[in-house]
Amino acid sequence: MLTLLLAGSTVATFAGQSARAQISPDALRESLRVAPRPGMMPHGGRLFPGSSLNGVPGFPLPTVHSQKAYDPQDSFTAKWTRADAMQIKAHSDTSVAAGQNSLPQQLVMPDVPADFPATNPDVWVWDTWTLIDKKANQFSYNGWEVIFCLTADKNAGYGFDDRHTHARIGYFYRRAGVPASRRPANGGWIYGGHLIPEGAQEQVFAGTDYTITAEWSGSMRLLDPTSNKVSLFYTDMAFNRNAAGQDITPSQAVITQSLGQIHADFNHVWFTGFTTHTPLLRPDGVLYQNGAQNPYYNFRDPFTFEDPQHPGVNYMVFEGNTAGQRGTADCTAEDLGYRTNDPHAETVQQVLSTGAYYQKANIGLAVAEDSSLSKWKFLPPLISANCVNDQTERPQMYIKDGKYYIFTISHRTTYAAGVDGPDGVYGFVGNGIRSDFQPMNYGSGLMLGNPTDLNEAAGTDYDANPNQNPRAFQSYSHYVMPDGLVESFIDTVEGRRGGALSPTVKVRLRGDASVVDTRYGNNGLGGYGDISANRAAINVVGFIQDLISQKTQLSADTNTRMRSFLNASQ
Ligand SMILES: OC[C@H]1O[C@@](CO)(OC[C@@]2(O[C@H]3O[C@H](CO)[C@@H](O)[C@H](O)[C@H]3O)O[C@H](CO)[C@@H](O)[C@@H]2O)[C@@H](O)[C@@H]1O
Repeated sequence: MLTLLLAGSTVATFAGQSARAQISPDALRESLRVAPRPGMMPHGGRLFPGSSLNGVPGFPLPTVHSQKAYDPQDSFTAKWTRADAMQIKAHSDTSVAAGQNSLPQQLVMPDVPADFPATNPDVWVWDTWTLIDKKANQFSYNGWEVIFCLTADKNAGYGFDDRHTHARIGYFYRRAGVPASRRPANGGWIYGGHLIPEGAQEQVFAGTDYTITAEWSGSMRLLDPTSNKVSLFYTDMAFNRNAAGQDITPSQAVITQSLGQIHADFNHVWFTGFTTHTPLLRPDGVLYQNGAQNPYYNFRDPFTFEDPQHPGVNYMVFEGNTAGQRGTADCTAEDLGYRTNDPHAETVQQVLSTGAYYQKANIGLAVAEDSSLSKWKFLPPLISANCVNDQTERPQMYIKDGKYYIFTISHRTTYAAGVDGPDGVYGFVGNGIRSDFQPMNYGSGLMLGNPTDLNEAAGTDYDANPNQNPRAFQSYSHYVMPDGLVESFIDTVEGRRGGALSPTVKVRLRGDASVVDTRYGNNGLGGYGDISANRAAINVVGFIQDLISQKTQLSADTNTRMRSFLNASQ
């Protein structure tokens, strides 16, 4: 019975993956064609439009990035330049009415309905990640899909905008192998509660003056698919506030590891461990800006992976800022990225005069110095965005068809003066972990953005007004999963606050270009929080141990037989 049940769940999960129909190249091409909308720019209807770097009248032409690979230990840092980022606006549609989306339609997150369901009535949900292995395969465990989300308890009185200082990592689970059409509208995720025992995370700040702590984003690694050992990498945050509610010291951000075990029986999933928290990395002020240099520094969101070319060597990407004192006006011609004699090029002096040097995001890299992933060494950043954007958040390394993609999320509000782009996920492609990464789609970097009006006259902000642009902030924190599926959370739709999982969408990737697949789901929108595993971890011994430990509806006889099976298998 047990064997049958386990085998059944395995088959169901794998059958789900292999059931994809074979599709002819012509049909595939047709399925990727995006219907042009009225007012769409000249490239409308083209497949994968971004591969060519054609200039647009009135805009600069960015320098092509070679995608050349370097040793991960090398000091080369690729640049997301101003000329690159300007291609978002260059390729936007100037003919649309004020407040309407002007982004290339192939790169726009489809409209999220305003009557979206809550993921859970008791908690706000935002940044979400999955149970992955060293190759970012996404695992179910003993027949259950599991996700990890930043959550804030509504019942404690926290509003959605209070979430950051009260963030706790929560987990949700649901049975694997059920098609989205047979799940409840909200994805059917069952809330399991907080992952980290009360107070355990605070040990990282023991002996300091910090009074408010929070758990920010990270990733969860299944250390061995045949066991139940998992490693959480996350950001330990600590804040202090004065009586007026303002931060009085720079926040502390520590990239931290905590080990635990996943458990599952017939009825539910639960975790043990996460009692010991090992600080791994604090920004050094040499490669990565720290709080002494900038009270508004960004340092967080670890994601680990193994080097496919050197099995056993593990890296971590994370969000950082270029080291140095805040306000140092030192962006260079390379940061701007213009070609010689481009009539639309800005001079370094012009850019510095706008204050754009306050925005200096980077995507950091560290290498593990031990096999238990508990010691890490900083390496130079993989990509910098000096004078372009201040935040490149939740970076992930995504390896497909021999190409190395870095995906990262960013806000419209964190762009530097003179450059603009939507809230969404940005992509960069190279030929190795460290490369001269080429920003995707027209060289701009944008992969999937909320519908946004980039044609606003100075001093006008249609996107801030939900009556004018109801979806400019509909979704955020996009995370790219196997097969190009993308999950995110709902922020605000038609003025309604979200705090819930967005509908899953799908992007097709080809080289340095991508398109939203409008044939996926309903006009491009899949199920809310449809975050499915593409691999199954079956741990028979752990399953029996968990059944016994939970004394789950087993007769004394079955219990005895399972114990003898367990003894025999050890
Ligand atoms: O909750 C912290 C984690 O969330 C991340 C990614 O979603 O950081 C998001 C960030 O932005 C949010 O807050 C901004 C201010 O409240 C708001 O303008 C924006 O719309 C929100 O998405 O949260 C921090 C703290 O406020 C801000 O610096 C980020 O941009 C992730 O990086 C964190 O781990």
